[in-house]
Amino acid sequence: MNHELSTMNQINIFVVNSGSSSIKYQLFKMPAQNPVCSGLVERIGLDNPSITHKVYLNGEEKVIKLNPEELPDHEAGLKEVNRLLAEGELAVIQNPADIQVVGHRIVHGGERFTTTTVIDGKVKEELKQTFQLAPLHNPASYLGIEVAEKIFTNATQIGVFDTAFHQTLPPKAFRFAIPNQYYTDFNIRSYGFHGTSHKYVTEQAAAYLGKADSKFISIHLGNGCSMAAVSNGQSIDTSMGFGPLSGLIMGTRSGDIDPTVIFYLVNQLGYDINQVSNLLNKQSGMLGLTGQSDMRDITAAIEQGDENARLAYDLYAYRIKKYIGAYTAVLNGLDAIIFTAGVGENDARVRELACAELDYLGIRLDEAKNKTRSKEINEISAADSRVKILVVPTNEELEIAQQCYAMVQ
Ligand SMILES: Nc1ncnc2c1ncn2[C@@H]1O[C@H](COP(=O)(O)OP(=O)(O)O)[C@@H](O)[C@H]1O
Ligand SMILES: CC(=O)OP(=O)(O)O
Ligand SMILES: [Mg+2]
Repeated sequence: MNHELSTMNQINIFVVNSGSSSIKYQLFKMPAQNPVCSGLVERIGLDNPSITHKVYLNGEEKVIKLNPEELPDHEAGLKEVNRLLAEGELAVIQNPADIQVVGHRIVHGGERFTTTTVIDGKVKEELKQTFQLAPLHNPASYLGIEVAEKIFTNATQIGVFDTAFHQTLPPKAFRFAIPNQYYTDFNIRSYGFHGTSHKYVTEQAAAYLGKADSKFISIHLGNGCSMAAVSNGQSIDTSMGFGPLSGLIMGTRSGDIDPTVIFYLVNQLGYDINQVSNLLNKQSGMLGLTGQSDMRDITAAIEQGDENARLAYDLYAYRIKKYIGAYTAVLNGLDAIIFTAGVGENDARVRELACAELDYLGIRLDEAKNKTRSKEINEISAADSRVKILVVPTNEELEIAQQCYAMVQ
């Protein structure tokens, strides 16, 4: 580790969240937590790639939008980002050496990575063993690490794992009822994901409510969706499992499904196992039900009277509602429900449907408050609701920067 970092009072931490076809990034000055810039590279390897880069200057936000002819891979994407960081009027660094730490979001840590980890050659080799566990995510994170090593040659590379926050799950929540040797020999168990987000939003909610000893249900609804039961800051159950496929209905992933369907697809319809994986990971969820994976398009379709879109919405919200019931039982009480991520923060109708007819559990939404928008924490429960309902904007990148900063101190 770079010893000089610990003696400097301010360091630049660049956080990279690599998806299969996108890269989200943010640059922070730590420990001040000031975001210097942030951005999103979309449609890597596809047609019409784009980069949206935002620079925060004296309380103002300046936006650069680029539509490069092509962005064949993550390397091309991060090179463009590096150019935006270091060149032109809105440059925020002089050269790549100004970045002292690169923090990477890594979705699956498996049994091996249970906490934030400095990445070296050995760690990279071990990361390759996790590709099969999260095929949509971990290969992309690995690529992000390789590219960042080439560009930010001086930086300490650090991995922050989605699975880490769920290390507190008790065995009764993480074990499957299959013969023990599959756990002891092959580490087949539930791991849970979106931990960085569940940790961040539940800590924000605890600070907002002034209540450290609290019982929360955290509902992360992005492209991937998961819920966590969080008791006194510790995750005790979560809806994703061995990989990020089970639980809630997602943009393109099925969520919970009876495994008998898989046997039927293979034995009766002649699917091979890669086709099944592709079907459940990439062609299912809201995409499979409606032809669209983006909730904004699905809302628009409902407004046009599309019955498939309406049914898909009902399925999506009903699954969330069932997990709210399950996790209220798991927690034996409930102080607050937290909605977060792209859909959770923006889609009032999903929140309304998921919380509908739960007054028996003391959960009552205020319809008017639910329709308001805020960049801060928004309390959307009715005045007489025993359980608070909160919309808490997530910030996985800031949480990653904080964990990286703690690591290099
Ligand atoms: N205004 C909005 N209304 C409804 N859904 C939205 C809105 N804005 C974004 N979304 C949804 O958020 C999702 C992306 O969420 P995000 O948390 O960025 O996901 P990820 O990090 O997994 O890419 C998209 O599928 C999109 O449908
Ligand atoms: C774990 C996971 O599903 O991540 P994302 O929502 O970013 O796809
Ligand atoms: Mg996300």
